[in-house]
Amino acid sequence: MTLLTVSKLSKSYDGKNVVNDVSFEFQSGKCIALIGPNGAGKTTILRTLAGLLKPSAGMIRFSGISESDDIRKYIGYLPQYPVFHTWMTGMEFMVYSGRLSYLSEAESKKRAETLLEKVGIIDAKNRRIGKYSGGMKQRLGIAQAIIHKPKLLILDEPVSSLDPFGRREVLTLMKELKEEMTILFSTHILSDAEEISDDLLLLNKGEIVEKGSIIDLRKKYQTSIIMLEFTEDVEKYQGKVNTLTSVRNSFIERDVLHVSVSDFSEAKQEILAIAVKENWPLTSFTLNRASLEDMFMKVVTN
Ligand SMILES: Nc1ncnc2c1ncn2[C@@H]1O[C@H](COP(=O)(O)OP(=O)(O)OP(=O)(O)O)[C@@H](O)[C@H]1O
Repeated sequence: MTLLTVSKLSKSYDGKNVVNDVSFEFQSGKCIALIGPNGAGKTTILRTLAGLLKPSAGMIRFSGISESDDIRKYIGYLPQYPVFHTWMTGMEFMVYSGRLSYLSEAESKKRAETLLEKVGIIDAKNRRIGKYSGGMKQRLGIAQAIIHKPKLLILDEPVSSLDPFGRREVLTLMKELKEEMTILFSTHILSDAEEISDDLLLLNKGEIVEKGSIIDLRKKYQTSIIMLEFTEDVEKYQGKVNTLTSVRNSFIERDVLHVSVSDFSEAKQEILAIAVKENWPLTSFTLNRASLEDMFMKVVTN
């Protein structure tokens, strides 16, 4: 079921568009990564979805929620740089957050216990937040963002400021939470997106330049490059390779012939068969797979 539809969303600051005519939708129960380089407009989109910024143009629609309703009730949001009252304990902070979300004192305490347990910091509930590690603070931030049982959890760069240990803690928690709720998170690191999300929205300079499920995008962008080295006449063999049916195209770089193929095993058979038959002066045959990472680098360096 579609949870959120964004149509032609734009946002400008001082007349300058930083999000430009962006449209996408996503399904309930999915984990979606909004990925793009620094300054692409990720935070702006997330803050707009969270109801903290007004769009300059376009429409955001949550299924099953009337337009007059305050969408903030249905959204949990963790900003990129969360601010905590470091003198509070984790428990006090959770109860305070629950009260801000209009939960009663008793309900807030109950939810706080459950969530601190869920995010793995229940043992530190009476410790001051100032004594928490980066990973613990981020887990507390996630717990407060879901205290009111939102339909959608939005996390802005949830792991980018953490050390490797903290990153691992938070990524593991996100993997657990995605089984229970819809999560939209931003990142500029493709491997984090590939590790936990179902779908990708790739943003560059305020525009969505690619979107789809990780599985479909991997298929779409996965090509194999076979690199061939010869003792002589690389141009001559390029001409021969280009006539093979499994070969898409080829180029020569530093005397190495790079051959782009769609089906590696078919191409391997074809190339090796003709090389043996004609006794090509081949000295090396290497496979190099292009991947989502190549697609990402290509898009973001444009
Ligand atoms: N309040 C503001 N006033 C003016 N310009 C802004 C404001 N907030 C953001 N911008 C600009 O809008 C563009 C997009 O910023 P945004 O923070 O949304 O990108 P981002 O993809 O989240 O980047 P990062 O990964 O660095 O956080 C940037 O060029 C930024 O300088």
